[in-house]
Amino acid sequence: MRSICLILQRIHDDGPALLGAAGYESRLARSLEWPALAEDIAGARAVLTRDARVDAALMDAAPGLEVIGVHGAGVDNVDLAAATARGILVVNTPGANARSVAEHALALAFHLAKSLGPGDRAARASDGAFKYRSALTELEGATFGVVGFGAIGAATAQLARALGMQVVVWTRRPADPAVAAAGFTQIVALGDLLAQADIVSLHLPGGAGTRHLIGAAQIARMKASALLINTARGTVVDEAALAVALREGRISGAGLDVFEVEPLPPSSPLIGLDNVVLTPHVSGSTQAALKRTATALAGEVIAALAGHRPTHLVNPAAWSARRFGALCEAGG
Ligand SMILES: NC(=O)c1ccc[n+]([C@@H]2O[C@H](COP(=O)([O-])OP(=O)(O)OC[C@H]3O[C@@H](n4cnc5c(N)ncnc54)[C@H](O)[C@@H]3O)[C@@H](O)[C@H]2O)c1
Ligand SMILES: O=C(O)[C@H](O)COP(=O)(O)O
Repeated sequence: MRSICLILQRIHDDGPALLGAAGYESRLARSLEWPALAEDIAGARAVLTRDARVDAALMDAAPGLEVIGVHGAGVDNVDLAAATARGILVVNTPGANARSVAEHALALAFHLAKSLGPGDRAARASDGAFKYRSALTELEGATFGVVGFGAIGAATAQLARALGMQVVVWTRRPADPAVAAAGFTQIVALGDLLAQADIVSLHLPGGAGTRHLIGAAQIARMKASALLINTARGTVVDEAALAVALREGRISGAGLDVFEVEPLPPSSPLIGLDNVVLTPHVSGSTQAALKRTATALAGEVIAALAGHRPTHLVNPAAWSARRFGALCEAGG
């Protein structure tokens, strides 16, 4: 009988095709609700997820689970401590969607700078007066602040530089050699970057370490004309504080692909604001990125199931525990 890889949320067909070619049977979960999910996962050796949560209860419903594969970069939807305690490997696909997310961050900035939403509505409404009451923004020469300089921060910084913007970067590591090697200016204090930038673009993981890194006090440092772009994780921004700042015109606009609760609840104050542009966590969902991410993920899962150390192992302690356990068993 072939080993089962349970795919919680649909990925590009090339991923399951690779798993099949390697001798694994991939199945799409019928539902993310119990008890159907518990039944589907019961015999799985691998589970592949996008943003669906993989917690201890789900792991315990799959006694033969060896690997959790996360489609994408962020792994904040997986209980890493529970996986490690159970010797379950967690793998992801850093970089596979970086270019697409970087393009999306710029697209959100362009949308706001060029008033594409209001302009589109004005054109459809035959509103000829729109052009006389609107002033759009040219981006050349603007200061573009990049917060976090991993794969996506770096890709976004490069695109902004190519557009003629002055790029400044903040990372948690002072004098980050990666920033200097790429020829960007690093700002040591986050507050100083927020005060200087015309556009602030966030590229950090979610989780406790970055929760509400951008709150009311940080937003207060930003220029009244500034734009905030978040394609990272909703939890990085205090969304309630952001909504107040946008409503009161303390900053000019926000472009958001991610939210504290997803999908964005209909009660969110962001929905009623016209100085925001919202997309439903799709910045990594270009055809090219979906194909790269799915094939990269399948490769990681295949390596893990074959007993090889995956390239992008998120919890090395689980690998050590498995190896150590195997050696102990072999040694009697
Ligand atoms: N909207 C989307 O569809 C989408 C797609 C891809 C990634 N993302 C999000 O973007 C994040 C960044 O992706 P990436 O590919 O650039 O990841 P990455 O790992 O290459 O870069 C993350 C950067 O954040 C820094 N960092 C980590 N923890 C930090 C902390 N506590 N404080 C300050 N800096 C910290 C790291 O040093 C690194 O430079 C992902 O973790 C994910 O949450 C969202
Ligand atoms: O962290 C990531 O890479 C993104 O959140 C990926 O999301 P997706 O798998 O739904 O494209």
